[in-house]
Amino acid sequence: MSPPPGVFDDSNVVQYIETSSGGDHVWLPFTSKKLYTNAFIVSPGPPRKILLGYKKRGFGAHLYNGFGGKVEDGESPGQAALRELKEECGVEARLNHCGTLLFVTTGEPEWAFQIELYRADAYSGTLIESEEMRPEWFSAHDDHPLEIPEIPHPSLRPIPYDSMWPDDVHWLPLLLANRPFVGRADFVNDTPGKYNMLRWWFGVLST
Ligand SMILES: COc1nc(N)nc2c1ncn2[C@H]1C[C@H](O)[C@@H](COP(=O)(O)OP(=O)(O)OP(=O)(O)O)O1
Repeated sequence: MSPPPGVFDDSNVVQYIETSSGGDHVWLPFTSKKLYTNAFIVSPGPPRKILLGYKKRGFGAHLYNGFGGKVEDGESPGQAALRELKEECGVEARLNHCGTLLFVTTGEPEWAFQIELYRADAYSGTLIESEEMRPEWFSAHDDHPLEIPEIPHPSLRPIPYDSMWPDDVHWLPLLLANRPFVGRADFVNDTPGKYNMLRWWFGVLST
């Protein structure tokens, strides 16, 4: 499948390898993008582990995710990622950009979420639970969860893909493998609070 509209518009990347795709719905139209961030801390260990946050309120409530939010006026995505990480779990980190994702939902034909993803191997400060997020460490195996069942570390739960956005299982393994990635997922929101993927495409980059 060729990459979906919107994914390579602002990029000079010339080579990519598709890693997963699916769904047969037409790609949803959108006219503008709203910038968001999402940041993950992956501690090399041992045990290798990833920090996720349980979202207590707002969009994506009751799901685990990285730490992030809207890029405010006058901020770069990198600045917003640092601010959101600090606000949502109290820590600072040297974040590296690792991916860009586009999410479009039926009923929101005007705009798409463009999410800039970041990763860090270490952090400074003390982890705190904020009004928005409750941080929690999970086991971060190198194995691809779609191919090899995860063997949980005795003291850490496996990544809770069943309690995450349905797109995450397609790209979080790429973030864990340190492969720069792009992708898009289109969703239908026909039940309050429930988003199902209509069509998706993810790939890794080689520049
Ligand atoms: C639709 O699929 C998504 N998957 C994943 N993994 N993450 C997503 C998806 N859609 C949105 N997100 C991320 C992007 C952001 O990190 C958060 C949403 O940010 P939020 O609405 O919490 O933004 P804030 O600026 O913090 O908002 P408030 O301060 O107004 O609550 O989810």
